[in-house]
Amino acid sequence: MSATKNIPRVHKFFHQFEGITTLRDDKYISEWNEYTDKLTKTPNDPNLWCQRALVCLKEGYPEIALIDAKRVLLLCDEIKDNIELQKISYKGRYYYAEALRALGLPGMSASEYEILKDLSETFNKTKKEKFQILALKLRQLSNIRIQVSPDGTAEPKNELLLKEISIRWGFTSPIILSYVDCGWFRFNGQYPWDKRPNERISATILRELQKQLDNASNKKLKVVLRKLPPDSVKESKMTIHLGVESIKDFTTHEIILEEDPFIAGHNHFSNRCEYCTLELVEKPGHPRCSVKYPCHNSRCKELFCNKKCYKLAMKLYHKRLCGKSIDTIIRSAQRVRPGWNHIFILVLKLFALAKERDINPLDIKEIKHLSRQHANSYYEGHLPWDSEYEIIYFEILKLAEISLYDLQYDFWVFITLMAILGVNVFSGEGNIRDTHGIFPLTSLFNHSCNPLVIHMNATERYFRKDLTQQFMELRQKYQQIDCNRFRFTTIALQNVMKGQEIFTCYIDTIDDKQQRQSKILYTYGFICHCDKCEADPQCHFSLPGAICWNLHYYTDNDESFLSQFKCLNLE
Ligand SMILES: C[S@@+](CC[C@H](N)C(=O)[O-])C[C@H]1O[C@@H](n2cnc3c(N)ncnc32)[C@H](O)[C@@H]1O
Repeated sequence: MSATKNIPRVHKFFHQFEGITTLRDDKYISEWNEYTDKLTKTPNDPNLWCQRALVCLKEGYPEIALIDAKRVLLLCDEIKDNIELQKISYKGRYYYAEALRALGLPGMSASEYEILKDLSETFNKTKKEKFQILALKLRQLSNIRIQVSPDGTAEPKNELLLKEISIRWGFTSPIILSYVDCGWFRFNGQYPWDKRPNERISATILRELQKQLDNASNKKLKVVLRKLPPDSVKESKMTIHLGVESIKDFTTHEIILEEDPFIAGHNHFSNRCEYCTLELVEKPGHPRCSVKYPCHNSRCKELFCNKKCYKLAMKLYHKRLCGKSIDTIIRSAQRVRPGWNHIFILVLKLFALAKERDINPLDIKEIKHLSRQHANSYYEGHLPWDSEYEIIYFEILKLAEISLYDLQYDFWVFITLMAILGVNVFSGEGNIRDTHGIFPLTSLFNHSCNPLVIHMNATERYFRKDLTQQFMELRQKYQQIDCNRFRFTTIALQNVMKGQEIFTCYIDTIDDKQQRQSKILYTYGFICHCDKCEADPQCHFSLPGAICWNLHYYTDNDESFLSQFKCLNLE
């Protein structure tokens, strides 16, 4: 990766808070644990949330600080005429502003600092002046901030700007800029207080998974532990992974695994079954759609394809969500990434289900083992931050009737769950963004561009011309037995020997090596070293040359950055 001499890369990654560089050296984690313990006993204490927000800022978790600070503001707002609470509330706002700044949302941060500079005695004159200067700088920065359109296509203005930056700072390969209104936060799939990633490869979980695999594969498959080459998972410490091996020989086209989705969801752009996502129509007669079966609650807008799906949804999550509108989530999700509502809909369902079971969503036994390795390698250990996350998280809690102060459903759980889903959901029927499902066992297969197996289902998503006959038979069989329409079937593409690791392909095999590797790295966070990639003389995909993380960091210590930036011809 080519970094420039002019810009020390490391400087870009760290945020300064009151002279403290947030190095993530776990110095403050014991304090975080202490406050969290106390908060389980007194969840409505704004002072404790305020202290925890500060600790998160110091340790370098602004995304967690942001929500803690928001809790402070909400709790203090309830009792307006208490001077002590007012002071805590001002501090909360300060941490909120600082968290927004660290996340790379200068405009929103400026608004908070503008409010703060006019606030009372809690802050001395020097501090208020500091707020005023900061507000001004952040506002300026927000006005000149680089933005790219949400789908990543560079507009002519951005093209020009990128060229300027490349020349000025000597970058030789492409630069990634954030989405409109997006920032960045560092995340490697695991918060330091979360010990679950170790449990997911424990003997108990493996035994449990094996039992389920025995059932779904008719004792043909075995779950195994795999050590991944460290260079294929650059930003993650989690190098021990799960995978699947054959217990016996298979012949070509043999069915080796059948699985129904644990939870599925659709984008709500068309009428689909809320449980299995099958497309719905008004009248009977359509060969592949079902007639609408409305929810029994006349105030609920959700539809199902039959009573069975309705009952299954009720049993898992629908009872809690029945009759409630998800419009706010859809609206916000559309702003984050148009067309991609499904991750949030799935998170909503998982939160509702966890609340029904009174557990942390990460402890849902069906998904507890899923991998957390995700796309962050592409962004040097960061994920894009969108301000809508805050709104969506609050709305999910509201819809699932979960208190904002209930630590089982804390914000870090939401972030972790989104990362887990990012690499573990499969598209189903319709356009690629229409329907998605979580298949806990099918998710165990690792990737190879030269796969041994392929997924088929009764829809056309995984249809391949050379497998037309198998596909038609499968569709007919599934219609006859009236099983879940999103059932996934994994079949062997060639003869497989007992003891071989079974690989599937996560992407389109017709792409060339660089396209495949870039897609894999971008979505799944690893560099593919499969036989096909290694045998191909085309070079390995290389990471983008530079990523402009939260550009405003430069202003902290580098006044010249802002002026340089301003001189760039944006018109
Ligand atoms: C759907 S999961 C597959 C099961 C996963 N190995 C586990 O431990 O649960 C996808 C994740 O597995 C890892 N993975 C799958 N195939 C891989 C490969 N060929 N090389 C490196 N990592 C791989 C990546 O971290 C990816 O994000």
